[in-house]
Amino acid sequence: MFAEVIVDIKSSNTDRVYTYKIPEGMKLEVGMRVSVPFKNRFIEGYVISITEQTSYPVDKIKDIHKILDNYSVFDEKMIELAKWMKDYYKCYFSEALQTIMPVGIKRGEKKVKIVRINISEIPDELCKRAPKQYEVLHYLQKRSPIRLSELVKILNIDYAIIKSLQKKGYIKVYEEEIHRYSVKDIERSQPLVLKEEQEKAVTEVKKSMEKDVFEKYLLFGVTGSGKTEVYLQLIDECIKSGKSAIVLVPEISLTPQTIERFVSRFGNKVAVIHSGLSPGERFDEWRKVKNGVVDVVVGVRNAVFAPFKNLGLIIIDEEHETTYKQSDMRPKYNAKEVAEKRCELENAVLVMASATPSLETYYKATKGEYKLLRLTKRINVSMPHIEVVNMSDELARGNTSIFSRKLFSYIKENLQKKEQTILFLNRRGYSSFVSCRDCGYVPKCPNCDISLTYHFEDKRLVCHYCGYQEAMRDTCPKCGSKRIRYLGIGTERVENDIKKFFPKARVLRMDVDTTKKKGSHEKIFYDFRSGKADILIGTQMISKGFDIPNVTLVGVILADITLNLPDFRSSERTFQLLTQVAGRAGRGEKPGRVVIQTYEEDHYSIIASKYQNYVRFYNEEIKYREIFRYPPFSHLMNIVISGEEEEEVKNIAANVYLMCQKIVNKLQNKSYNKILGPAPAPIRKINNRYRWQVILKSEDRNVLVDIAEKVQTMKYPKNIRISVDIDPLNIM
Ligand SMILES: Nc1ncnc2c1ncn2[C@@H]1O[C@H](COP(=O)(O)OP(=O)(O)OP(=O)(O)O)[C@@H](O)[C@H]1O
Ligand SMILES: [Zn+2]
Ligand SMILES: [Zn+2]
Repeated sequence: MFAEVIVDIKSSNTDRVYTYKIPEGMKLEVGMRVSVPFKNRFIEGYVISITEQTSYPVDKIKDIHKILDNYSVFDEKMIELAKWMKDYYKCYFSEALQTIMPVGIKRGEKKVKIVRINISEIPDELCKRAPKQYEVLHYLQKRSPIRLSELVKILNIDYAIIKSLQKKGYIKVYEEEIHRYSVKDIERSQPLVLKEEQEKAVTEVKKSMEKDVFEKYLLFGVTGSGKTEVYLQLIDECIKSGKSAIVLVPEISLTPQTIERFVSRFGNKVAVIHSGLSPGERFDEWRKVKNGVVDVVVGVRNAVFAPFKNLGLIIIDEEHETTYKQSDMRPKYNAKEVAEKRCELENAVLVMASATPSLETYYKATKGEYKLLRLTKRINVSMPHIEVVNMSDELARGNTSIFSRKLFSYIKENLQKKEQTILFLNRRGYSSFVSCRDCGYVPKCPNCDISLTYHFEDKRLVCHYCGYQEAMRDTCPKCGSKRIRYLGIGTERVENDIKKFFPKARVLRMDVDTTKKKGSHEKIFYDFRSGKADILIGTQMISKGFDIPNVTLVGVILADITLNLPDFRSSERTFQLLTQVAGRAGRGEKPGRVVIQTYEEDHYSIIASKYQNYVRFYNEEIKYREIFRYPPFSHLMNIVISGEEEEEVKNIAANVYLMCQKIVNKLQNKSYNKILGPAPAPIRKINNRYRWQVILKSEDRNVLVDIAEKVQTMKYPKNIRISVDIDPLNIM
């Protein structure tokens, strides 16, 4: 018997199937991790099939060295999925398999020592004779069982003390396989009686699940329309029919509140995968799925690979979110596409959901590729009332503050009424940059081509790309002037001004700077929900998953920040963000108000947000996409060439460009193809590396895949890095 093995070496010449002999008696299965001999050493490999025959000369074939785990990591469908990823994203087979595999698998199963008290009363004489032992037992009376390591640490004791207590039979020490992460006991919730539109959606998807066929849905439901309850009831149906379900959510909406909603319905049948888990913890969750301990996984991007044997349903919440794409690492996969492929392989049902679907998804729904399900109404409450304020008018009337008169008076009213307010601004720090009033000098990051952001609290200038910091100076380093100007605003500035105008208001801020510590995100959320603050200021972290009834006012300090990014999706992003943020207002009995401040009140993104009208936005935006042939009317590919010498980077970018052109010119089919560049990337330098890019647009994705393959197998000087992203969501 022979095994076909993919080896763990990342290069294009080893990216193929190797054949090994299975030694007599070895119980090898497809999908196992193995160690194999490879050029004088042993390396890791993955068995993708087992055959009886081979065309290789048998005497030249080496034996599998050993099996690494006592189970198979990939089933055949997962191997199939990896094959698809390798071809679709142009990565190595081993990279695709390793993406599917849980990080942490290499550590193996984790067993810990547990200590349990074995007597009901502590012998009196122990107190005098062995006070340390007494202390341990005394502690165990309150807390037993406990991990040995924890006990030793808390009481600062020697292991010998445990040994002697164990010998006397006062305690028991045993090994236990632990699941490092466990969901707390949360009160169980019952299914709600569905509203008409919810009922319709559930019934329809249920029908597909019963038929065991691959089907795709777009659940297009306004904010607060009860999408989550639809998910819960679909999952329930799925479990009842003996199958399992995956729910993907973006990291920022994986809030305690969201987790609570799933756990309260399905109890310990749920595993949660968030990015804060350690590799070991991730592996634990993976094993729970593998061993059939849970039926539901709620998690971020890579939860799409949860190894259920009988998958019935994948739900993708907030499907428009860009975090479903892995942009920073190979393979640059999109969990939405992987989910679709996985459902196809498993005959499962895919439900993508959003209040603001991505243009691509909605376009597919209009073409019938996804079945459209709609939730048009909020549950029991009405949509918030939205007003747009033009900040140029405010300036013209002499108001130079960051708050319009309207927003200011609403904040004041809300404070009086003891109702809560959310203020949103998608930029952290105090001001986006500082400049000298006399010579115009702007401090920039020495490593990146980007101006430094001023952070008021610690009086420092910070680079938001590489983290570089320097102290803010009182004088201009170029001309010595003391007249420093603060331009552009950030969340810290908003907090500062709120405190200035409303000194009695209790304020919380939620952004990258205030949530660095583990658990701080949760704390801010709970403090705000329980009414410990009147105003919450935040970046897009607060735009999702917040369902707080007492929030009746949402203020968008400046909508233009995302609108002006050099990206063809900036209008879409702005509309999505504004709709999501506005959706946080008036979710309880009291009606909600939203004030959007902007300098561009006539922009269709802002107008559509004002009327909360997705279709209006879509109809406008899709016209631009068609005229300029952007997705969904084409596929893009971004090739970034980076290196330390800009001249060299520029030359290689030119070579890449020429090669792309050659390939396109030779094409037989007359699809639309366009090559843009070579040009410096919008962020020209990051971490001391210069970046140039070539962007391709094509109607035919296969053309891009071909080019990707050629570009990636070309030879480059040592310091040059090439990054290829097909269907990128970010081209900065
Ligand atoms: N059928 C129902 N009957 C009563 N209450 C419901 C029903 N369905 C949902 N709700 C409640 O309505 C509120 C809004 O629902 P939910 O949060 O599920 O909406 P959503 O569409 O997921 O919102 P968003 O996309 O804005 O986060 C929740 O408090 C939920 O418990
Ligand atoms: Zn100056
Ligand atoms: Zn930097």
